Amino acid sequence: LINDSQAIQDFLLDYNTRAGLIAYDLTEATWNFNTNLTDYNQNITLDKQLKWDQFLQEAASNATGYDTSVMSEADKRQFHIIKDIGISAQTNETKLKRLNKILSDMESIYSTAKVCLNSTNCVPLDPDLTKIMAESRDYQLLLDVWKGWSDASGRKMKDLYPEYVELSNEAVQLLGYTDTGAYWRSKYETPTFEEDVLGLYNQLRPLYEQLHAYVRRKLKAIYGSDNFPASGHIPAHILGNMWAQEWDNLIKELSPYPKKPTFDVTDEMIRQNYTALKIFQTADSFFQSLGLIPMPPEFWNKSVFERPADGREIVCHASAWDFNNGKDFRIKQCTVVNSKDFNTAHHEMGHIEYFLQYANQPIAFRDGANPGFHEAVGDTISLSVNTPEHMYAIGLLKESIEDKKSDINYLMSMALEKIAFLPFGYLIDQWRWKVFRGDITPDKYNEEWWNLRCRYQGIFPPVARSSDDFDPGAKYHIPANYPYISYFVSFVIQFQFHKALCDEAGYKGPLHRCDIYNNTKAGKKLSDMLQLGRSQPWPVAMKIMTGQTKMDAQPLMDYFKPLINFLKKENGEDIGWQPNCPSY
Ligand SMILES: C[C@H](NC(=O)O)C(=O)O
Ligand SMILES: [Zn+2]
Repeated sequence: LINDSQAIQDFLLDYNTRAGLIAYDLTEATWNFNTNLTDYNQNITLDKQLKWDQFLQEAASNATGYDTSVMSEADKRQFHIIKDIGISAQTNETKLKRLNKILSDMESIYSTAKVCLNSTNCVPLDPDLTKIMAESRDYQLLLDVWKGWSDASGRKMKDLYPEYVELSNEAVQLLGYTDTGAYWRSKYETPTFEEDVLGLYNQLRPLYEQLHAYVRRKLKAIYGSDNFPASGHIPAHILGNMWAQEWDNLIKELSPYPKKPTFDVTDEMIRQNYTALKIFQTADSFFQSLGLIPMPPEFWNKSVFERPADGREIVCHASAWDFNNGKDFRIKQCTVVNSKDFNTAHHEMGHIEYFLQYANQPIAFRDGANPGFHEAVGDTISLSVNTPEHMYAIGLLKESIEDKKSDINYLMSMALEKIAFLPFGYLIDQWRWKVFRGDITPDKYNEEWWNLRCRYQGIFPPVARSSDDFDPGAKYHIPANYPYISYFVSFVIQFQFHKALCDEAGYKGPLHRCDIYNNTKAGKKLSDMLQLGRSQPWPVAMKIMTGQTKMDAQPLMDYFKPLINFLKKENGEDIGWQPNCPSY
């Protein structure tokens, strides 16, 4: 084994130089494909992907020739990450190419899927179906769109998924992982990770049960109780969202005090002629007010902020891109001018800020402290941005909160996004981890998906599902192969981060009204953590932010306490649902 320290540094320098160049090539090609889904661009991307995989294989195998016992902790960590190459480990080129092709095809199927509303009008998810699901209150139209979307997306990739699972497991097993789920969970470097997230879910479940009970009662009044089974489940397609994952589009019907403001700024944004660009400029000015790094010129010149009008097919699901050259960072978002996309812009910009802050780290460390951290940055900022105080400060609200009822309305609008999401954020990877482990076989994919959705979310499919359906494929992150537990982790830790930054800013009031705008002291605490990237185990980053090392649901529960007290009074005993799906 090579133990000469100069040789070790030479290896790392060579790796970082070559990895940067090859990763840039792949990212550029992938960007071109994602913003123009042609076969030509797919082929170029798959070629570059193979080159990147082969570079990783070569580097990983060379790295095994070095003696880590003589290295610093940091170099030891770099070598570990350089060897931990996931599905790129598949040395059988035919299998590796097939795996990459399946992944590319599944994401393309999802991103180009359309639903025909009539014989001549077939429309995509973004913006058309999303808008119908958010705004229509027509039970049957919602049902047609909901079923149509699953038929157009999930069904079309049903047979690809089992093949992907098999090839992905085989690849990571070459690294010693039992299955793909084990590889994904290893990013948290926490042996008790599954128990930890289950513990957080159980702690937060009572809050969700209260919100579910209140929303169910309100929706029964709107749609009639005939559509609500005795089991207590809510039909999956009437929550204002294609996946029933966030319910804030129902705020007008669900606001506890309808005579008081709901704090939804969409109408005002439209009245003020907000554009997609202005949304991102507004977000950038908040980040800069904290003393964080401004979005660089390439960001403004090369990002895609709206769906292109030239009819080309693109991947509309919003994403943030690091081109691995320390200079080029972009967002791709099919922005619509509304409060939802205003928040998404902050979410994606949070990823870009993290990229900027750790740009000087070696490539192996240019990642979140754990995947949940990367998802939490932008959302933490949004907890300040969404406050009535802040919306008033930037002229999107004519008045801030002046009484308890308005305060409850605001908490409800936040709960419909943040509490509603928790069981969804938790269950997606419960399903996938079981699939990867072989506990859910392809013939049971859809049935087990709905068993989890019924059990955890308390919703059910409004039309009987058949074994030809593949409803998991109707949710972006499944065909796009993005782990999802990172969002559940993010929805918990973003309240820890928010509390830590508000404490740092010397804020003394209720957590849900804290706005750290212009507070560079809070900004410094955040950037101190972001600069670490993945150079240290995430509890170190957590300690820098919050003073302690654990994920903790208490700040989230404290934030929503006034609302939960209100809901307990409102709901009384009318709460809960049967764990199993209702029968038709
Ligand atoms: C919560 C998650 N956010 C994201 O993809 O950026 C989603 O939209 O499902
Ligand atoms: Zn994200």
